[in-house]
Amino acid sequence: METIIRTEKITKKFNNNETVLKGIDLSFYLNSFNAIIGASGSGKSTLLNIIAGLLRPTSGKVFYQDLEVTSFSDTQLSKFKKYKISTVFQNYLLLPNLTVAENIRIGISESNKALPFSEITEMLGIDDILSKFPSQLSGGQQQRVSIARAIIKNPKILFCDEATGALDEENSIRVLKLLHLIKKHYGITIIFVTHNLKIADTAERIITMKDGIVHNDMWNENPISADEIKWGVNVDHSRE
Ligand SMILES: Nc1ncnc2c1ncn2[C@@H]1O[C@H](COP(=O)(O)OP(=O)(O)OP(=O)(O)O)[C@@H](O)[C@H]1O
Repeated sequence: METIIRTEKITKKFNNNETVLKGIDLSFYLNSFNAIIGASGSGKSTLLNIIAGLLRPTSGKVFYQDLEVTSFSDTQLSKFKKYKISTVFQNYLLLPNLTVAENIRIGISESNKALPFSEITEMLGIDDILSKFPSQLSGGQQQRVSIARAIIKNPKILFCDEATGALDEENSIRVLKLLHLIKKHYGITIIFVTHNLKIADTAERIITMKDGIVHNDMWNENPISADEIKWGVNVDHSRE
């Protein structure tokens, strides 16, 4: 398995002196679907943001292939964020004054090898809403547009932080199925932070954070398909 990105002894302390990450060593492999779970406050989003180059660690290193991201200059870091990775968050972050098509084209402008526009919009089921504005769309549609914008630039890694967090079950499943399809079709490595253990069960690897450390890291021998998710009453890990 080829490593695409890895961390070495990552720590993070915020101004209030709380040590949120206490030495994280993780390697992520090319073309893999990884879920990061754990109770609220365990450090999942902080870790994701550090690996994605959105936040600097207090100590430790992040390597993208053989390049040390944590020693990049601001220019190198912005190139890394522009060309190598993409992010999808719970709030879709679409530009309200641009149409769906224009929002997606922002992704193309961040790429020198964009994927075919109509292939992506058809795959995500948004080819019939291209001239609409975000305010005219449902949450599920907006999230599919934000995924289209994120992947059309053909990133090596897609970071998702609670990407289905604001969606109902039907739309969560649809988005999740699309993310698995994208991984398979384009070989994009997916790192997905979630509270939802059912969603994590579809991943090939499940990493559990607890109090700033990796509490468990396991390969999921029998990932379930998104179609098979049985939504239970309590899928919120934060309450455990
Ligand atoms: N910018 C910040 N300044 C100060 N403390 C922060 C900051 N960001 C996060 N924290 C703290 O770091 C800890 C971990 O936060 P983080 O968001 O990484 O956890 P999480 O596991 O993703 O939680 P959740 O599932 O609720 O999103 C929390 O105690 C949080 O209050």
